[in-house]
Amino acid sequence: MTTQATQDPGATPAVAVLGGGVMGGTLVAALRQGGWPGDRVTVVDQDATKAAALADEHDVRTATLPDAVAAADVVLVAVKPDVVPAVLEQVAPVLRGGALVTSVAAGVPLRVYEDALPAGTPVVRVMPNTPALIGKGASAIAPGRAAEEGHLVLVERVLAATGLVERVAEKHLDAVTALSGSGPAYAFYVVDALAEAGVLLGLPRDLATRLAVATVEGAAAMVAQTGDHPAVLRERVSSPGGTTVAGVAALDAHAVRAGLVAAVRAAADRSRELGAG
Ligand SMILES: NC(=O)C1=CN([C@@H]2O[C@H](COP(=O)(O)OP(=O)(O)OC[C@H]3O[C@@H](n4cnc5c(N)ncnc54)[C@H](OP(=O)(O)O)[C@@H]3O)[C@@H](O)[C@H]2O)C=CC1
Ligand SMILES: O=C(O)[C@@H]1CCC=N1
Repeated sequence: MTTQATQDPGATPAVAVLGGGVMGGTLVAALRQGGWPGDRVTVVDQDATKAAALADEHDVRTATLPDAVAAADVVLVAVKPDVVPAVLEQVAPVLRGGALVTSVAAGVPLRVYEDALPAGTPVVRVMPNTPALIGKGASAIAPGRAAEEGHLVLVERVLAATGLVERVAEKHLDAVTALSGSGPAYAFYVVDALAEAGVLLGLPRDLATRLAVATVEGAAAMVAQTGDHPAVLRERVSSPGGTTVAGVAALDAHAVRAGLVAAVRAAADRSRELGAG
């Protein structure tokens, strides 16, 4: 770990990650996994010990927020949504001309950044998810008014090791947040419930967990690889009068589909609330 941010216009863009929590740490790890040089990544957290631990773990730099931002070509905001305005107040006076500002904060609209930062600052919102840590993430990115093709390409480069990256219009980001941003939690919930059901029926827990994980992983991969509609693939599992239709009927009786739709709608509503401040 080194403790100073530097500026070198000819090198890989310098990235300052503001917030060394779950998502900031995930993105630092992904940058390094993607081959981003450690001396071109600086992590900042209000808890200097946390930032130093992250810097040690990933062999990146740490610095104060003003020093990190002043040296950055890309500022990546990874603090909680309610902290964003205070962080932007600190960023605005020291931001380099032409630097790109990106943020993973749920809900906070582009206009909040554009109003707080110098006129013409390119801003790109990013909604990643935690499987980015293992290169299996799903992210969507949405450009602000001053963000051009080159800025989106740069964000895609930053996210290169995280997995799928989709470009969307900002109006879709609340839905994206609710579906893929929060989505790993729903998937973990399903895997946990399936494994627990196996244990209820007498399977050893480690076996039940392995079977649940492989089943969910295999089913998702099958949708991706075949391109078939999930309902068609579900029909193929369902022999007439067999076990699967009995299981799916129980899911319907417990309104599981409606529950998942309600979960995504509730998360999107919450994303909009976070954006409203
Ligand atoms: N977790 C996830 O799956 C996802 C999160 N996001 C978004 O990522 C953002 C961060 O979430 P997450 O990583 O989960 O949250 P965390 O609380 O884990 O991380 C936020 C970090 O920022 C630190 N922090 C707070 N204020 C400042 C400041 N002024 N300067 C520097 N650092 C500061 C916090 O310190 P302290 O703990 O002391 O407050 C904490 O370490 C949120 O906006 C969220 O919407 C987006 C997609 C997925
Ligand atoms: O729960 C949250 O608010 C964040 C945003 C998406 C995933 N985690």
